[in-house]
Amino acid sequence: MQTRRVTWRADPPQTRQADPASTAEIPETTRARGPFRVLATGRRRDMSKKKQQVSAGEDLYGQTAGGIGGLAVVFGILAAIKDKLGLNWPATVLLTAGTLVALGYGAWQARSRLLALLAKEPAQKTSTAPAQDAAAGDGPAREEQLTQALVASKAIGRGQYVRADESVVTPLPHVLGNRYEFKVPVGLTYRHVAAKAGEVAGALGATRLRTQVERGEPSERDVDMTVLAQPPFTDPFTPPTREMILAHDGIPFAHSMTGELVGIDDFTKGALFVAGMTQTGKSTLTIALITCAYIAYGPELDVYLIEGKPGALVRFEKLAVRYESSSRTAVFDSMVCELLQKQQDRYELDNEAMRERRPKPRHRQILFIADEVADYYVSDGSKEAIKEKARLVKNSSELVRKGLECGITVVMMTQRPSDRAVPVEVRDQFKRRICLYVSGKGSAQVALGSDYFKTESPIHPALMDASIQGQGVYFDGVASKLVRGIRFKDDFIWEVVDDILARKEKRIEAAPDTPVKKAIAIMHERGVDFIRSKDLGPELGIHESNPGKLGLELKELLRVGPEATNKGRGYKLTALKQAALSDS
Ligand SMILES: Nc1ncnc2c1ncn2[C@@H]1O[C@H](COP(=O)(O)OP(=O)(O)OP(=O)(O)O)[C@@H](O)[C@H]1O
Repeated sequence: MQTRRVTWRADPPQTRQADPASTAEIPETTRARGPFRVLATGRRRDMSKKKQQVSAGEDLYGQTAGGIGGLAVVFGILAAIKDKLGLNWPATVLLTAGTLVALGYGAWQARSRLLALLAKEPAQKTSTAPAQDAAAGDGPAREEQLTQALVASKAIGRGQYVRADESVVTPLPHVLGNRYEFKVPVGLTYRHVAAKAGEVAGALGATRLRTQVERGEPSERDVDMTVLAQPPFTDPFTPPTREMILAHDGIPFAHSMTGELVGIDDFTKGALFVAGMTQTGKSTLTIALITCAYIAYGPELDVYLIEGKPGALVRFEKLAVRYESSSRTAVFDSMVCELLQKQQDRYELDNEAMRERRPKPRHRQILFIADEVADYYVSDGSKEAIKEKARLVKNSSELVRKGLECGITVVMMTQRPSDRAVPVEVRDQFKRRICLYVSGKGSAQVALGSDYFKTESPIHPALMDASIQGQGVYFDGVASKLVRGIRFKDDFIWEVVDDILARKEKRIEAAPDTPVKKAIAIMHERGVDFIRSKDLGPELGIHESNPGKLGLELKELLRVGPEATNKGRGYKLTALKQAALSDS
């Protein structure tokens, strides 16, 4: 993206002073100090020399007359005091002088106290020296538009200002608006501006939704502020190409309001909670995340998906290690338990490596995505159901919290961001949250966290235009930004799915010959995607009639156990391929 960087500098004082025609517009303070003062007083001096000589005699006469008048008045006052108090002349003079001195001292004391009180005002208000200097033409030039907006919004103090040589404005491409990069005065940080984002937006003639304030570089004083010329996402951004996704530092899933890619920088650092009313764009955004994750990780990514009924996620059914379309708690619970077991296995492998002084093994990245999770936490209120729910809440919270450490990232979605729908114990484990359009503050707090509105520069999701689907607030635990989920064309998604499928097949083909690979070949020959243990056993040389023993022997040979399905105990092709990939 090519942008033109323009430095906003007020005209340097020299340039302005070189234009005598503008004298009338120069404030009195400026004229009184710089070369303007020389020009003005020079002219006055020539014109008034004669006047000064004529008026000198008149001044002397006037001052003498005034002196005589003053003496007469003082003598009169003293005579009146002497007469009233019946004192002699020396006593009257001494008493009057003493009273005047006492009154003068009292006035001095009162003035000192008043000055001391004023000196205790906040630093923001008292640090006016540089501003006065600048206004007077001695300090660095000020950036007027920003200064006025920041002072009016109380982001900086009255006497403070933004220096012109410390501010840059960059017009955004496609006339989207402007990006302001500037330093706030010493003693303040970008947070002072972020906390007043709405007011600053207003002062610049924009809305809060069109304004984004972030920390700039290199210091806390640096502000990076974007102000859009029109409502965000008025025009859609083009979805990124495969190359752009690979070049992005992380896994993208959305565009920022200026069209940059926004994503999870590292899957190992945060689970994601996505909430928003129905048809607001949760699935579209999540599909973008899965697509980009596959592009970034390739066949190294293991995806587990569950949704109430076959819907948006079914696109990835063939690629997923496990895909379920069920709103039954038991199914969700079984997935959580399976992943907790994986988590436990990975911990043990890590500990073993540690004990043997080997480097920690690299685990395949797991992405677990559950749509409409609220459905899985319902309970009919019976004693048993309450107990089951408590267990599920504990297990799923643990998976979200601890999964990250061993490469398991959880994404949960809900269209019911109400306090009771998804238990708070589970919600609290999510560091990253996205709230698409919701109508109330309560829902926003459920989606983004109860303390969200006390954070740096919160954006109220209800302010978003509900007609722009996919728009949401992304909160990474520290700061929020307005984003819009990427909407990939179906063709692009299918291309990615086919590419990963082909790469997985190649990897399995290239893997060493193992019993798992033999089992896969048998299933391919038979053209089935499920095989019962009792059919697979003899093919692999296990002739055991006891189903329990057969299962155990198969597990030992294949290093993956059979599953109980409605077709009996046996192996799914996807599970075996997964096992083959893990071995490769
Ligand atoms: N970023 C986007 N750009 C354009 N259209 C979008 C975007 N995100 C979502 N949409 C459109 O909005 C509609 C709803 O999207 P989606 O199915 O993702 O919403 P949802 O919140 O998952 O809905 P539900 O909760 O009912 O499952 C779809 O028609 C989708 O194409």
